[in-house]
Amino acid sequence: MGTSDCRLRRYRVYVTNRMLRHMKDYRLLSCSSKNDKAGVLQELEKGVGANLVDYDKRTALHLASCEGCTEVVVLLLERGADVNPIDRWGRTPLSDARSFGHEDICKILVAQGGIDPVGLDAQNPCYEIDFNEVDMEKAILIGEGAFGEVYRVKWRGTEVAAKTIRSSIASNPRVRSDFMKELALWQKLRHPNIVQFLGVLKQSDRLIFLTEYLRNGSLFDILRKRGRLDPQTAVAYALDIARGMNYLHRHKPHAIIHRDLTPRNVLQDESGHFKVTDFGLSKIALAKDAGSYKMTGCTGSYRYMAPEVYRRESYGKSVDVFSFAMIVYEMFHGGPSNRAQTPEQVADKRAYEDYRPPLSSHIQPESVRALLRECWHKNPDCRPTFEEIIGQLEKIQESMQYDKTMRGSCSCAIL
Ligand SMILES: Nc1ncnc2c1ncn2[C@@H]1O[C@H](COP(=O)(O)OP(=O)(O)OP(=O)(O)O)[C@@H](O)[C@H]1O
Repeated sequence: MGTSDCRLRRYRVYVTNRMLRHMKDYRLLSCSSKNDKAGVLQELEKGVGANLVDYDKRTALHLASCEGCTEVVVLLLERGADVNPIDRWGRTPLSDARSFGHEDICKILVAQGGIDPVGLDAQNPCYEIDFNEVDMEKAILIGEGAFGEVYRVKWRGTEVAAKTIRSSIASNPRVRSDFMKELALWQKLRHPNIVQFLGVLKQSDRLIFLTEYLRNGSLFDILRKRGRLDPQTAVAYALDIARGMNYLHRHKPHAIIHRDLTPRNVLQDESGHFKVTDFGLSKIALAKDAGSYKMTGCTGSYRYMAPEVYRRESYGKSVDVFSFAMIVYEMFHGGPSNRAQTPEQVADKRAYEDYRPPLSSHIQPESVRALLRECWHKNPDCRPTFEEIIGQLEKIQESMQYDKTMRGSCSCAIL
């Protein structure tokens, strides 16, 4: 049997096992979202826990609150459902009930102590910029991503980036509201290695937001033009990215997970420093099954996707560390490994065969190789934090500078 047959078989066994394990449990979740009170009762009587979660950490109470199933909400609460479970996006059932305007359910949840951490953010609306202050007529197209086109425009005499969101995405009220919440969070962030959010254009029929404009473009463009970087440059760039990511991961009260860290989402300013952009937005691409999300993956982010994300398992901050390792690898190598394979094939091999790029002689010094092995470790708990990565990169940078100085002084002595 060929490798791909083996992989397919292993994947099917994995999916079947997973389905068998969860089939009975999923009935509770699906009945809750369909207002099937009798079905929910049956499942609870069979012993399925009221606080069961799916892979997005969504409970039956989340789904019932989202879909306006008041009777099911009451039943679940009576049967011991936690009123404030937090899903993968930091949302509680009250967040969902509010988003969909189910007032009666909001009252029930609040009376039971329900809180809405996302709603608190939403009370801080995005800074709005008057549409007339931006000359969209003279906008210059600079790129296109999964969400829409990006233009260079002038706002109050300054060049900025205007990111437009496709109407197919922005016209969905839930997606639009989620987008606004992500942007409201983004506008509070300030760090030298994070792209600065400026505001949302008001009086526009489209959803457009402005960020600072980074003249040198993305790391993707830079690697395409320059190929492999010299080790000192690669380490300096890696430090910029790690510092931006550490800031996001250490955000309070909840860490911000990027989920789509790729060379396209790392931009360089005129002074040569890198800034991370588009954090958190990847989750907003709606999956077919309403109410849940999927990673975008469509513009090549599969190449940077951590195995646990590809396998649709629950995941945490360390998925960004995995993506970071792939980016660092590309800086030393001059681009992605396995170019002959599609990004999805690469992600599949990594997820099911534990395949990693070969550490060629270009990747020097040895401490960089060691760091890469740690960062793309198959066990997410064994990957270092960005704080630790920064410490290691600073040491590598120091030793590189020391070696350079020593080489310089040696040649002086010879002369
Ligand atoms: N603030 C910015 N300054 C300068 N160029 C930018 C800026 N934001 C985006 N770009 C350019 O526009 C391109 C498209 O950006 P966008 O963020 O929409 O998509 P992407 O990151 O390439 O892909 P995806 O949406 O799948 O993550 C980028 O690759 C980059 O070249």
